[in-house]
Amino acid sequence: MQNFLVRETIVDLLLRIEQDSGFSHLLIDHEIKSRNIPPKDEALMTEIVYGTIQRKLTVDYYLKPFIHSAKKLQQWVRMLLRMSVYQMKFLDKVPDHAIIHEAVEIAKHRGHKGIASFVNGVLRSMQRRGVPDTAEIEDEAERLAIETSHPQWLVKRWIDMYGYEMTRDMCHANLERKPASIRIQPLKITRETAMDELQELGFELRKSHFSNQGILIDQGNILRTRLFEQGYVTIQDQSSMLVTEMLNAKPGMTVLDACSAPGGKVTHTAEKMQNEGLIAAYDLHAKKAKQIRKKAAELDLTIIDAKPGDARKLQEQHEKESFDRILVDAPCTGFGVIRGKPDIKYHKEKEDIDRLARIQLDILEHVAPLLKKDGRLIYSTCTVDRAENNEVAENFLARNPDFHVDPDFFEQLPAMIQDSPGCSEIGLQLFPQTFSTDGFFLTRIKRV
Ligand SMILES: C[S@@+](CC[C@H](N)C(=O)[O-])C[C@H]1O[C@@H](n2cnc3c(N)ncnc32)[C@H](O)[C@@H]1O
Repeated sequence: MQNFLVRETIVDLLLRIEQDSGFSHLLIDHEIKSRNIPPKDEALMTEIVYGTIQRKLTVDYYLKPFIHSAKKLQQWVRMLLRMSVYQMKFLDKVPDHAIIHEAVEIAKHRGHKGIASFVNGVLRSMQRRGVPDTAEIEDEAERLAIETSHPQWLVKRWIDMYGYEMTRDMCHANLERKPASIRIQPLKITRETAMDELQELGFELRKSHFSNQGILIDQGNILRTRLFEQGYVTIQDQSSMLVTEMLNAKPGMTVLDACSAPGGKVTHTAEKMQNEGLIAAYDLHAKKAKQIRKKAAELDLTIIDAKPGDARKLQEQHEKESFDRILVDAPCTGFGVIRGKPDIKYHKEKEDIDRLARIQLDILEHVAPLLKKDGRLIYSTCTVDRAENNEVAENFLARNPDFHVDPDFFEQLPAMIQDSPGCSEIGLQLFPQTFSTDGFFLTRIKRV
């Protein structure tokens, strides 16, 4: 495919992502598959799309002095400029003159000569005069927000919660790539055998310390391997694996996963139970329950009974005190997975945090009566925010005196995590910068 066409496809994608918030990764994957883009272009395209979204606010700051009437700018022209500036400032792969030439060609093809000359003028002026220096921004929260392309309200909120240094490191970590992380299906293959097979294919690998089923991939594409295609391994972040490790479900137990799609943790739990026992898995919509059944089938796991259902109404389906283990991996803002889904940071607002915290507490309150005495419940989210994490758990415990944080939880965490900065009396907050995982919160609650 010609460079020109790849770049024009990127403009289309950026436009759709801007309009259709929250689905960048799904859209990109779908688009690349449906357009039969060759692997060489696929990698570059993915890099430019993700990078442009990831750096959007920084790029807009760079562009500001060169665009006098930003309001009149058509959206596709804005995307074209963003994509070009991203490449000029953050990628070394293509020389500036080639980037500008392609941008001008796209502008001519999609618009007219006038737009082409505008695009040419903006990019050439920027090349000549240089971009504004962020070091001149006096307020440190504002500077950090612009340099790392996060909304200011969020950076300020994180500074209030976790301090400036933690926030700075988290914002920078959100711009980096993390190693791919996979989980072996232990009923089909051992970690050693899987690692041997992948290493023979040229993969660079490490064992995860979070789960004895986890492998980190520093080099290699797992999607194109026999092990992935035949369900010997599945893709999952280490932090998610830790959730199931800490749930500690045993063969023969009865387990509830109240919010289980797309099925990462529930399939891991079935593996831990050696496919013996029963797992009732729910998610809101029938389509999502189907997704879980599909994933379970791919991994040859038969003890998962996946159905649509609202976690807040499960008392209609199940007797009180009927589960040994319950997982509430709650819907959340997702601020812990910004690296993989960068548009999340622009589309969530403070109101979303408050709304979700209410839902999280509501789910916990309705699901907890289903836990047997001496049973364990894990509450987890893939976000970094006290209101959705620590405070939801604290509120739940304050209102339900027969539940408390399991004192064994902390001892059973992997040794390297026990003293990590996010460990508190209420649970564990993983930050993306500490172990290069997603940002995640988890705690284990015991019924007494
Ligand atoms: C963080 S995801 C769960 C991820 C899943 N545990 C995994 O490991 O693959 C949260 C899920 O909760 C579901 N959800 C949201 N509200 C719900 C509710 N009231 N009852 C059940 N599921 C709900 C969402 O559809 C979403 O799939």
